[in-house]
Amino acid sequence: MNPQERIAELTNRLNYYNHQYYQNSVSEVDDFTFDKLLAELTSLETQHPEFRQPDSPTARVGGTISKEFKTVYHRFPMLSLGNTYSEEDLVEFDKRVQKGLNGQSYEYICELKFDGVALSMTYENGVLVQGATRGDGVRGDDITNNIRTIRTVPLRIHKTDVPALFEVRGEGFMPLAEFERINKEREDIGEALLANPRNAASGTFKQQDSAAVAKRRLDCYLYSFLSDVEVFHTHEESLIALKEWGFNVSQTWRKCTDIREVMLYINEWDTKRFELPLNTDGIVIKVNRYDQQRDLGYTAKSPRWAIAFKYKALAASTTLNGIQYQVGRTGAVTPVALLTPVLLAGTIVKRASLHNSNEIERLGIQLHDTVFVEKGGEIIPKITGVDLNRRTEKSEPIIYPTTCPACGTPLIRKEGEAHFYCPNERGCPPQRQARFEHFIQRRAMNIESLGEGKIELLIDRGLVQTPADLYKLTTNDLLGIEKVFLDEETGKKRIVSFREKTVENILTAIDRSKAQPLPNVLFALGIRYVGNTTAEKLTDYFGSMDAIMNASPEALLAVPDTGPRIAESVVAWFADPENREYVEALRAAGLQFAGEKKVVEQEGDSLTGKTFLYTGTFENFSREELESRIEANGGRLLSGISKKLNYLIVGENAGPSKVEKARKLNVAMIGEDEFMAMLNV
Ligand SMILES: NC(=O)c1ccc[n+]([C@@H]2O[C@H](COP(=O)([O-])OP(=O)(O)OC[C@H]3O[C@@H](n4cnc5c(N)ncnc54)[C@H](O)[C@@H]3O)[C@@H](O)[C@H]2O)c1
Ligand SMILES: [Zn+2]
Repeated sequence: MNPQERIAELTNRLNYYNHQYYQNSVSEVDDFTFDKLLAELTSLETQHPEFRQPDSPTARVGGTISKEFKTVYHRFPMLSLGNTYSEEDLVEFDKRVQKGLNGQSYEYICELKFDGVALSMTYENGVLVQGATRGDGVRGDDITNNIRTIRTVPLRIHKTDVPALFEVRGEGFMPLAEFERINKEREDIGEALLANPRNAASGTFKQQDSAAVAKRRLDCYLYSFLSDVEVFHTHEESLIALKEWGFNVSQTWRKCTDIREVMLYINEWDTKRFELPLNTDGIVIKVNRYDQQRDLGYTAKSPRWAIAFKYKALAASTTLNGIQYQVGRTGAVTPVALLTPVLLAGTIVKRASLHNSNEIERLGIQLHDTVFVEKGGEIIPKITGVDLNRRTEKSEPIIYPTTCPACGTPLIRKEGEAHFYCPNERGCPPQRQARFEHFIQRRAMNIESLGEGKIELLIDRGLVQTPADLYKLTTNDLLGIEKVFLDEETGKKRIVSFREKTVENILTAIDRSKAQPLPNVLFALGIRYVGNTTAEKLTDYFGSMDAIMNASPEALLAVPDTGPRIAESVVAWFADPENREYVEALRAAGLQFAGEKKVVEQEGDSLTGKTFLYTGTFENFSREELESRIEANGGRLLSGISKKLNYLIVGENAGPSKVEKARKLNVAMIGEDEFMAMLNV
């Protein structure tokens, strides 16, 4: 390939990766690969400027704005950072700084490079008035409502000495613990897992419904202050003040007097960064004095007074000794790689996740291969490749099982899904066990004293077949039973036994669980895609288990935020006679089947027969109020724009794509005032 062709190819490829990364929150290649390709393009463009494409990613910030939010212009452009993976480059950077400052002395501030989404927040008279994404660097998306959900971002600053107008910037991120929590919940109800915390954060910030955003506890570390009037003289002063003003500033930054100290900081955080509550992918080095920053200036894409040093993902190579196939609660089979133990980022790794059979194929790995394991932020490391040079005759293809490793039932694969499933929901031991674990969790029936091996023991002894049997247990059944568990990894023994006190506690907890409200009972059933929130919405709408049980797909679709996937899953679950029997057994046990129908008091019927959808925010109504007013007056809320929609109520910051679609389909668009007029109140 000649340079001209290579430049064209790299431009297209990198623009495509940028689009996937910033618009769709998906990484198709890892950052190191991306950065290497970008560096190659930059160098080719320097050698052959005549072949440079007008849309080259080398001179632009990678993101763009989206149509879903109002566009805002940044008062100061939001740029990228030059980056490097090598210490030599840092020395070069330091030389450029030295030269640029004509021999003046200077200091650096080193910070960790947090891996999330750049955010900008504007404060007027101490009040947060705007929050935006970086977008293309000049314009971003107005996501103020979503940023307001971050608890550590002050909505108002309770200090009097703050400038009348200023902007702060920081990295919005999803803490690792939150990422794990969400994925655990998603796994529990059979939802696809979030790929990594960065993409999860980026996807969350782009959601339209800020109530949904608030449920994911995002956070933000601040790392920059901007204003028209000069308030501080150094970056250091600004970090100290921001902290005092109540902003969340990570206390991991350090002032370094020269590049050698910077290197020490880099080495120190190389592995220590894994102890932080979020993912980091490097460190950022900034010249401390603002006047010196101004002297050094900017390129089209990044400041000349700062650079990012990125850590290469920590990798180790080891052998793949076997694969364990785990069966989850919903029957999904997940392959886990069993490895020769290897030291990685300070911990010994013996297992790595492989996600699904597609992943094994994509990586092209075989048993007994030498594989590369990498540690990202996630708790379980992942296999990222195979060392083909070290493949021996011992290597053999991985034959993905066609039957369930736990119960022998032939596995099935549903269309469009990456996982194979064991369909034997009730008989398959791990599924049965997980069904009990789901049932007893706090957010369901809250009988957590039954955890840690106790359920296994009850199942082993044939004391329970379904969770409904828990309600028949007596002291006699339980007292004195015990089992010795052997931990395969540590070889340690653990005895689970039911002594008098334990039995008493458990029976009390089981009895008390009968008071758990209907949404918890509905969630406890373990219907696929029915998480806590959905269970609450269904209960609010139908008011009783019987109404939900007998609801038609159409009726279910009328429940706010309930789409066809959930509706189908609920209908299919209750259509199964064994499930019905199980539900009846729970009813007989005395569980709460009656709930509170959050009936909308009928105000009138002026909207009868009309369908509505809204976009944006309104002066006189919150989102919930608007929805309940529509229903209270006989109208019906739709979940998307279609020909069936009669009115789109357009508020402030309306989503341009919704408006466009409504226009195309000739849907009537009304404002808040017209809507109020329709209510006749
Ligand atoms: N894997 C992919 O497909 C893909 C695609 C596009 C971009 N990327 C990655 O994203 C990078 C480009 O993104 P970019 O332009 O945002 O550059 P960048 O992420 O390398 O650096 C700029 C960003 O760093 C962040 N940052 C974190 N901590 C900071 C701190 N303490 N001080 C200042 N800024 C801090 C800010 O959000 C800032 O916008 C690429 O280098 C690549 O690694 C990956
Ligand atoms: Zn099975």
